[in-house]
Formats: sequence, structure tokens, C-alpha cells
Amino acid sequence: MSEIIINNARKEYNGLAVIPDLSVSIPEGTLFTLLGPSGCGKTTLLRMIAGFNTIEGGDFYFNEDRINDKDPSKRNIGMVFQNYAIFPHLTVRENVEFGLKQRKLSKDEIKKNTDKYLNLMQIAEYQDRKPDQLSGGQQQRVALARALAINPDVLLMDEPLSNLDAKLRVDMRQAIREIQREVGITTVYVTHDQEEAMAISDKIAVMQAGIIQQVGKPKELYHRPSNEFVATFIGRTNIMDGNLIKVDGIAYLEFKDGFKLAFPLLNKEEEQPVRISIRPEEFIRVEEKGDFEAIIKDSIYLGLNTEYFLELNYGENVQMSEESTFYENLNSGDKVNLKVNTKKINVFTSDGGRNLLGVSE
Ligand SMILES: Nc1ncnc2c1ncn2[C@@H]1O[C@H](COP(=O)(O)OP(=O)(O)OP(=O)(O)O)[C@@H](O)[C@H]1O
Repeated sequence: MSEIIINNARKEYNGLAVIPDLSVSIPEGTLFTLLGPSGCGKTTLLRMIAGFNTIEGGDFYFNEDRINDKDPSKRNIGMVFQNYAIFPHLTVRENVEFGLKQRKLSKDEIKKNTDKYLNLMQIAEYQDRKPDQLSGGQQQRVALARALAINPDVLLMDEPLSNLDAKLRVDMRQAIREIQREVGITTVYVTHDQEEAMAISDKIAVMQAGIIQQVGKPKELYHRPSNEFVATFIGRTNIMDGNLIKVDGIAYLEFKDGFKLAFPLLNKEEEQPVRISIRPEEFIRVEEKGDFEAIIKDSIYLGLNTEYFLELNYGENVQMSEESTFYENLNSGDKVNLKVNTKKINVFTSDGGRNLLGVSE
């Protein structure tokens, strides 16, 4: 098992830097996810760790071992891809045995390890089938068993669930999580699906244009995103233009119409224009006068939750999410009073680049 340390990694394609200068350390035994929109460089970084890409700069370590000049086959890595990449002409058992035979282990060891991972991945009953007689989810279990059977130091997974249907994706991510915990292997997991990343990861690195925007536990990223990009990429949020102003030394958030909300958390900051982020579930409906008045414009019923589209009293449109109740219905045109838990608000610089509240790490 290894800690992975990457210092100042740089990757160019045709003279253009896809990853300009990236440093990150991935603690031993964690499931660490690279999350970001298509084209942000997740796969490129994963391939750099595997040694499949030439690199223009940087140092890569597994523990104290600098692996830059190590051949990919010598890095002791297990890999699982989107398109399974298991051998169609081999049975399930032969697929799982494959890497072990290459390593010239004894027959007993090969059998022991193969049985272990066939059982762990719950595919022992299909061991004599060929891959084309398996479902997508079962094939992905074979790929994972094959990757783990060689006892790799590091497991790399590139969008392993994106070929599966929605329900199977949820089942499989649970299976991957359980197996990863049980084996305790340092795992780098690539996805562009923020919900999947939240569900599966110990830690997430949010990437944009080859740059890591923030590294943190799922809760930390959701609660205190380091900038506006992270706030909008992880979950949903309402972003509003406003000002941070001071009255008698106390900070207030001033919204578009001059409406002010006391915000003592930022008493130490200078007055400045800001971007205010309030998640839909942080608008709480109250009977008495709240922080805002609003009119319901539209709603979507989603079972557990109902999403409301609201117009605040000063004309700004926002979304509110609340748990659905069977009896109560809000209709378009209804007036509501809303409160906001100020601890859950995030405030960014006017360019969205920095959270004035800092981040949890
Ligand atoms: N072999 C290549 N030659 C030139 N450009 C490349 C090559 N491979 C990737 N790129 C470019 O590098 C950037 C990062 O690609 P990468 O595949 O790492 O992104 P990604 O975040 O994994 O995206 P996706 O989620 O779509 O797989 C993209 O702009 C891509 O077009």
C-alpha cells in the first residue's frame, strides 16, 4: 500500500499545457476521487500516475519511491476502466488468474488469490463463463477482481461505472466502496459525476482546466467550497450579486435592493462587492416575518423533495428545496416568508475566485 505524492506535475499536448503545475498528496488507504467537467485533465493525470503518458515536468512518488522512470508494468498498479478491458476469450476465472500467472506465482498461490477475489466480488458462481455471458455489472466485477488479485500497491479507476444503468451504478459504487475499505488499498477514482464522487470518496479533488481547485472530504466541499466553481459543481446553489458592508463595525450582506442581512462571520473583512451563495435547502419557510419575502412561481415534485422556483421581493429569482409533505401544497402566486441560516451561506470575492469565509481544511 502506498501514499501517492505528486509534485509540480506538468503535461502538454502539442505545446499546450493541459496540466500546467499540479501538486497533490493522496494518503495511504484512501479512496481519492478526481472530479471535474469533461476535458479538465482527470484521465491525463491518472495516466501520468500509471506511467502511460510522457510528462513535461514533475515528480511522482509511491511512498519514498520516485516512480518517474519506472516502467508502467513495474509500478504494481491495478487498473479498471470504463470499458471493462477483460479478455473476451478467457473465462471469468482465467481473467482473474491472468496477472497472477504472469507473475509466475505457485499454483497454490494463484488458486488462493483467485478464489479470494472471485468470492469477494461475488462472481464465483460465474467463474466458468466467458465475459459475453455476463451483464455489464458482472463484467465490471471481473475487471475489479482481476485488478485486485495481483495485490497492487495502488488501484486506478477511470469512470468504471459510466457504462452501467443508473440503478446498477448505485449498487456497484457501494460494492467498490466496501471492497476498497476491506482491502484498504490506496485508490484514485476518476469521475465527472459529482453525486458518485460524494457517495464513494474519502476525499475529492475538484479539477478545472488542469488545476485542482480544492481538495477535501465531501462534506467540507459542500459546506465550505473554496470558490464559486466548486460551489456550483458540487451540488446546486443560488448565486447572487451583493455587497459586504459595515455598519457600526458589524458586517452585513447587502442584496440587490439594499436589503441587509447581518453577517458577523465577516466582521474582519473589508467592505467589497461579493457573490453570495445560498443552497436551495437553506431557505427555510417561516410563518412570521423572515429574512425575505417571496412569491412562488413554479414547483417540481420529486418525491422526497419539492423544488420551488421563487421570486424574492426585490425581483431576484432563486430556487428553494424542501421535503415534500402530503397535505400541504404551495401554489404559483402564493406568498411565503423565508429565513436563511447564515452559517450555511458562503460569500465569494466578486470574481468568484475565493471564499471570504476560508475553507474547512
Ligand atoms: N492524446 C492527446 N492529444 C492531444 N490532446 C489530448 C490528448 N488526450 C487528451 N487531450 C486533451 O487534454 C485535455 C484533457 O483530457 P482528459 O481526457 O484528461 O480529460 P478528462 O477530464 O478525463 O475528460 P473526460 O471526462 O471527458 O474523459 C482535453 O482538452 C483533451 O482534448
